[in-house]
Amino acid sequence: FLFKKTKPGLGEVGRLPPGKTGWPIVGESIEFLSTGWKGHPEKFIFDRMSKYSPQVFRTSLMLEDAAVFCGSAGNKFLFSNENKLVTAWWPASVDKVFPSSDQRSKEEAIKMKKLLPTFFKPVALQKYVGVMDQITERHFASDWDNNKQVVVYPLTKRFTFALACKIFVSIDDPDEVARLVVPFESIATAILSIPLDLPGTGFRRGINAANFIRKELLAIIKQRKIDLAKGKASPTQDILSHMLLTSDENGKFMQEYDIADKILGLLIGGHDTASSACVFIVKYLAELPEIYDGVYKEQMEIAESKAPGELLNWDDLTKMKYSWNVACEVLRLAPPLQGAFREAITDFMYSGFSIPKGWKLYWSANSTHKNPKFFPEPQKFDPSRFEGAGPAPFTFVPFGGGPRMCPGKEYARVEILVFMHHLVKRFKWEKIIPDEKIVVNPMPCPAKGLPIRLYPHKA
Ligand code: HEM
Repeated sequence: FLFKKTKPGLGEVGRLPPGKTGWPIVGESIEFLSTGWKGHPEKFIFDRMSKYSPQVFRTSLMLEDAAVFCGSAGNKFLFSNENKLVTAWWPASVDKVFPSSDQRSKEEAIKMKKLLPTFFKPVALQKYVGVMDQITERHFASDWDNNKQVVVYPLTKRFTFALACKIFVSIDDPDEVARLVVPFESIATAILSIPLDLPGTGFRRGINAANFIRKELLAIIKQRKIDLAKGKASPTQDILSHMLLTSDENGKFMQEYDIADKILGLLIGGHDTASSACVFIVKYLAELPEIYDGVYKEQMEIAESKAPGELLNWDDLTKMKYSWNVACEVLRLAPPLQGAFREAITDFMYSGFSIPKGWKLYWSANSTHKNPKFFPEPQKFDPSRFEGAGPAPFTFVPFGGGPRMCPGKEYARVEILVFMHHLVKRFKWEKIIPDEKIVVNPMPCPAKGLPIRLYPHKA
């Protein structure tokens, strides 16, 4: 359990964090994943926090030596030491599906980091609220209205995907969206599978799907360049135009291949997370009538203040305070991302333990979200936790924190609120399977996709 620093001049000996490394090769990956498959991803974390240390414990995940940093102090440490002591790290499967996430495109990644906040900051997003409202209206009209029952999860996936296609690349045609959505499912599965690139494996299907979508996106990018030059496309119509027209400080533009890859990453990162959040909003509102009533009241006041056909705008969103508190409570109890990895870029000490360079470090939303120390009665659904000053710093982290905090956070907030508006304005509903199991693989979702019975409001 002792770790000898090997670099010349750093001969000190430190104690590694307590914990066990599990089975040869797979380590504790199976236990880590299987608590999620059984619907309790926090169990892996809490069992080890109580057995070894509430601050940090050692394990072995995704074929790597790893340490899990726990509590708000662990989150704060990892979020605040980006590029000082730690850097982002993704499992090998992600690097293989997105080859440009390797060293070759470090420069592009930095460019992307600067570019995204400009597009996703509130002032830029404001002009897309009306478009989001229109797409959401269309989604509910085609997929929900006139149905007595629906299975929610496939619908929320179609919703967030259609919205992303429109806002990121102006793909509007439902047939075109439907053609792209199928390969996307294979990519999402491949990203967190064992990276076995053999014919017939899910991993190979994911790589093929990513290549297919990249080719489609490249064709769209080439056409867009022509349309922009001819004045047939607008420089502000979507994120694609924004990427094509934004140069770095040396006047250099992003390359087509990198733009395709980044949009692919945004489509993947954006739609599965938000669709998981939306399905849990439907679930909790079905289970908690008094919470539903609060959201309904708020949304109807906004709906009734609008002229016929008038679209939602930014001001309306700022009035949806209770609805957003409800959404935050959903994100606390069912965070779409359970956590993420970093890599130690140097040897360092944390909480009295040595962390060797190269170790993979994991922060977990659940180590605070479901911890009674930070959220009393953690299983209780209580949106008032988000009133006033809200939760203590680094305890509520569904979007991460620090320099790598989710750049799509505001976009997600808008799409979730617009979704809630259309949902409660139209329906009340009840779950068809009252005790439907939850599976976390890797996003949480109800095992049968959440079938519900819809009760449209009388006109
Ligand atoms: C409810 C919805 C969402 C949740 C819960 C969520 C959560 C997260 C989290 C926790 C991270 C940080 C991972 C880390 O620490 O390494 C992250 C990163 C990221 N998210 Fe989101 N996200 C959501 C929606 C979106 C959307 C809509 C987009 C795109 C429009 C997006 C794009 C990204 C990207 C590009 C990153 C990587 C940032 C980086 O590595 O610097 N996310 N997201």
